[in-house]
Amino acid sequence: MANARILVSDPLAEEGLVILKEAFTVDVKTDLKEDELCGVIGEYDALIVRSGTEVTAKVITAGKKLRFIGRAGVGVDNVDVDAATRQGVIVANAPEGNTLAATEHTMAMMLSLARNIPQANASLKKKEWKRSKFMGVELNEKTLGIVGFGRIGREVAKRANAMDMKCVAYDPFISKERAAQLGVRVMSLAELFTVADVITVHTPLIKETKHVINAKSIATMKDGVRIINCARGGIIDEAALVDAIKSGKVAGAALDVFETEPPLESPLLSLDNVIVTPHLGASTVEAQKNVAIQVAKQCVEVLNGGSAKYVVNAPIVPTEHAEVLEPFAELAEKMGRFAIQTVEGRLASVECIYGGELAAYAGSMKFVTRLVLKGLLDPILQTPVNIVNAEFVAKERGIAMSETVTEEAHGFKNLITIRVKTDKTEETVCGTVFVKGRSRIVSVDKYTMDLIPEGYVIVSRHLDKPGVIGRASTILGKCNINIAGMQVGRINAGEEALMVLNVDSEVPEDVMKEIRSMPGIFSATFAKISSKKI
Ligand SMILES: NC(=O)c1ccc[n+]([C@@H]2O[C@H](COP(=O)([O-])OP(=O)(O)OC[C@H]3O[C@@H](n4cnc5c(N)ncnc54)[C@H](O)[C@@H]3O)[C@@H](O)[C@H]2O)c1
Ligand SMILES: O=C(O)[C@H](O)COP(=O)(O)O
Repeated sequence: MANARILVSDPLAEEGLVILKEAFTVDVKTDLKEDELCGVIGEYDALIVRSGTEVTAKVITAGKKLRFIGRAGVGVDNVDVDAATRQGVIVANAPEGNTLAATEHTMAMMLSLARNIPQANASLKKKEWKRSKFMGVELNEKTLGIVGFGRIGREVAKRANAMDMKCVAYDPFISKERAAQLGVRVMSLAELFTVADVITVHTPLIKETKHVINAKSIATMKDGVRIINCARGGIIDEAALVDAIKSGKVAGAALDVFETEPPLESPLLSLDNVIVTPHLGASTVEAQKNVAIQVAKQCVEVLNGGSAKYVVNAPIVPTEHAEVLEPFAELAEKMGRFAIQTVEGRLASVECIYGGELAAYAGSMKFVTRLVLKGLLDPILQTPVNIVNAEFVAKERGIAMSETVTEEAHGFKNLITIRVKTDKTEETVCGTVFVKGRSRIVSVDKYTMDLIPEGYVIVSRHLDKPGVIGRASTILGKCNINIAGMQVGRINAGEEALMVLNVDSEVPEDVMKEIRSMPGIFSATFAKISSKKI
């Protein structure tokens, strides 16, 4: 996409900007209000943000050309991912680049909180020498409760363990064994609240984590507990925290993130035992370089027609599966394109069955199914359909989907079967990949084929008797349409047969009509199996 334009609406490290500018035209416009962003976004193919830009549904709708939204960081709670998905816009983040920066910030906050460092620093700079006022506590042997044991939670645990703290964690998606390897005991959230001396949260802000620290949960905590939030504002109910600090139940809090940012009106700012930083968790030279490069590379890939590594609104495929599944995904999309053009009626359901060696990749086949859907829907809809919105578009149109994985491959090493039902009929197409770059459609309904899924094809159902194929060829010859290959399948001689002709050019509708009107032809359709939109 040679003329693509990218808008960067938050500060991005130079290393990322260089990558973007080498490939495309880049504008950096920061501090835009929603309306200002809506006013300009229509000109851009991609938008790169950090946490400072709210990418609302309104912005996304105004971004008529948008194909990619990149978040140079982890949290995508400032992006309306559902709106992007509906519009087929890829949303990707850079989840690994700032892990250590946020971890080290958490450790700095925890130590500062224990030893009153910010308060003591401010006091001395006011020319005071108050040693007893800033008596601290040791972290050694204290219990650290980690809520959310992902990338940052785990790195925090490693460092806290090195300081001889006892680490316990709550995360519904982590196994006890995995945590135990890091010397961390997994427990329920309720138990964690009762045993921890210090609690640090490292989850995303989602429905389940909103206000997880609230008046009720604080009441169950140890008296004098200390609380840290370097994850997302909103995980802690700030009003409840203010009350608990004022009452002395909570001895102190260290906050890098807030329910409203900047939190200039927040009562938290006037409490002595609350220490705060202005969302600095990811603000290190190293982290900013990492996330900027990660997101810029993904943006360039996507705008050049490739895929992004950390897409948050498409099925996640482990890297080792992605390479193996690539030719299957390509075949699946072509099979979808073939099926939709050769079947009659309104699409009602699609069944995808993955057989043989594909059974080993069961967890990743959703990715291939999305490409089947893309192949089926993209040729018939005005809205662009892609891997991001394919499932959404199908659901919106009431098209039922199912996906099955089986060891059975009917004599092939691998087999993709797609069964398409419409309001009028049903068609089953099977395909296989022999070696990378060599795939075939091996059957259409009950007829065996060896069809290269490429270019232009005519699919006809006809009576198996002498002269029918010859007459169809004559019509094409007369119109200067070259036949590159031919497949004929039949079950019993003299009955219905299926013919698939690979032709070198498009077949005009009047020529198709002439073929359909021939005696002995029951139906004939023309299909393009290229990956371009039809
Ligand atoms: N302050 C900053 O500048 C800064 C910098 C980086 C990351 N962050 C934020 O830190 C948070 C964690 O980042 P990460 O990179 O570790 O993410 P991650 O995805 O690696 O980890 C998040 C963990 O939370 C767990 N989780 C999900 N729902 C949960 C629930 N209901 N209860 C408990 N745990 C739950 C997940 O299973 C996962 O293990 C994110 O909110 C991110 O946006 C903030
Ligand atoms: O989720 C993140 O990556 C952090 O909150 C960092 O946000 P920032 O990019 O605005 O510093």
